[in-house]
Amino acid sequence: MSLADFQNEIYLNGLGDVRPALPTDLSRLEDVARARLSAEAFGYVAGSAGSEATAAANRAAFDRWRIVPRMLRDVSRRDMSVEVLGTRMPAPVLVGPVGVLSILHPGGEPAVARAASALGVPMVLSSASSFSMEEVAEASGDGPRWYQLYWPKDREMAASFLDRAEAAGYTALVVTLDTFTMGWRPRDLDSAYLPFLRGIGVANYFGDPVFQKAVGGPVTDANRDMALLHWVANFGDPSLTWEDLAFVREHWDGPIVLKGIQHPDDARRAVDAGMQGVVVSNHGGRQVDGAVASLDALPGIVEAVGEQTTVLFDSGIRTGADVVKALALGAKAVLVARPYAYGLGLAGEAGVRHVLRCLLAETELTIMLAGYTGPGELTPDALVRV
Ligand SMILES: Cc1cc2nc3c(=O)[nH]c(=O)nc-3n(C[C@H](O)[C@H](O)[C@H](O)COP(=O)(O)O)c2cc1C
Ligand SMILES: O=C(O)C(=O)c1ccccc1
Repeated sequence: MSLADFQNEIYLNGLGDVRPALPTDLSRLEDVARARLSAEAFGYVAGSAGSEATAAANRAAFDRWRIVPRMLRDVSRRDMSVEVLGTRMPAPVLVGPVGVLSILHPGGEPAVARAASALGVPMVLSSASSFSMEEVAEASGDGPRWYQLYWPKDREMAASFLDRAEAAGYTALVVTLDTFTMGWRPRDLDSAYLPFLRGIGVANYFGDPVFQKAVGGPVTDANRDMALLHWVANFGDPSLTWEDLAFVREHWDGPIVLKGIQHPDDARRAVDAGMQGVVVSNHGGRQVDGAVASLDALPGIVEAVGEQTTVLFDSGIRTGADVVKALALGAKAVLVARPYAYGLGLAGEAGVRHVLRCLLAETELTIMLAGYTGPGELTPDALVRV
């Protein structure tokens, strides 16, 4: 079945006056979520750093590029599938790492894993998940899955995370570099809301043998506060340099991708360090307010390393048109993040499925109606800058 058949299904449901429970314009999900989710959880997900200028810039950058449709090119046979770092996927879209998902829905990351797995869409699981990586792996079953590392200060614990992830069947590693400490996030500061301090998003840590050794045994009510403080002190390591990448290289056999790259020179250094890819990302504007829009950083990075390495993209993906623009500017695939988090918060597993099906269907329709038969045909020629 073509991904775009989802559109027919929705139209045909109209025969019985059955309408989708959530909007099919995924850029509207944030408004629906604002109205229906708890203020704290919504603020945590929707919020960004500082004045949120970079979050706004991420979206504005997409609007400066427009697709130029081409006609009469026989697009009857299409193939949206791609292989990225050894992982086959139905379209160039991955479920990006989002931590603490149980603040949105009790089903948390396992619900996301089931929705993604049912469609064959790879999931990148966050280190800061509310369920352990082993539990999420079980929910994902034989679905493709990658693991995102927040590199803790304690090297022995970092190694333990990597061993566990490999044992649980995660096949590629995404090392996030831009969040060794939390950015200045006024929405959360103003509501004094940090999920971790309430014990959410620490499952991988509290269940880890090395972490437990450090806090004197399994985490119970008696040592819980101490364990949370240990988590805070250990979460990230601001002293890391490019030389340290040898450590992850040594402890991970599969492909490694560096997430948070925004400068072509950093992308070159990733290649020099033996990494297999980069995610051009500014963390959705949640870290450095005033930073360059991620889409504006993409072309220069593709020019610098696009031939040598796998360039992925996130920060601002909301619709199929956004996916097409990022691919045309040289990304091999994109990561979707906030939209599926809203889907989860609004309707659990079914909400995530809705978001992924809409995004995949709209991407295929956009590629097809623009005159292309697959993502590999997209080049900057498909766009015009306005
Ligand atoms: C609530 C929330 C939690 C996130 N948690 C993580 C995380 O644990 N690890 C990570 O690498 N990125 C995390 N991110 C960043 C996303 O992976 C992604 O880079 C960002 O959301 C992209 O911006 P967009 O959602 O606006 O498109 C998080 C983002 C949000 C919104
Ligand atoms: O909130 C975030 O953006 C994020 O990346 C994060 C960091 C630590 C724990 C959970 C999420």
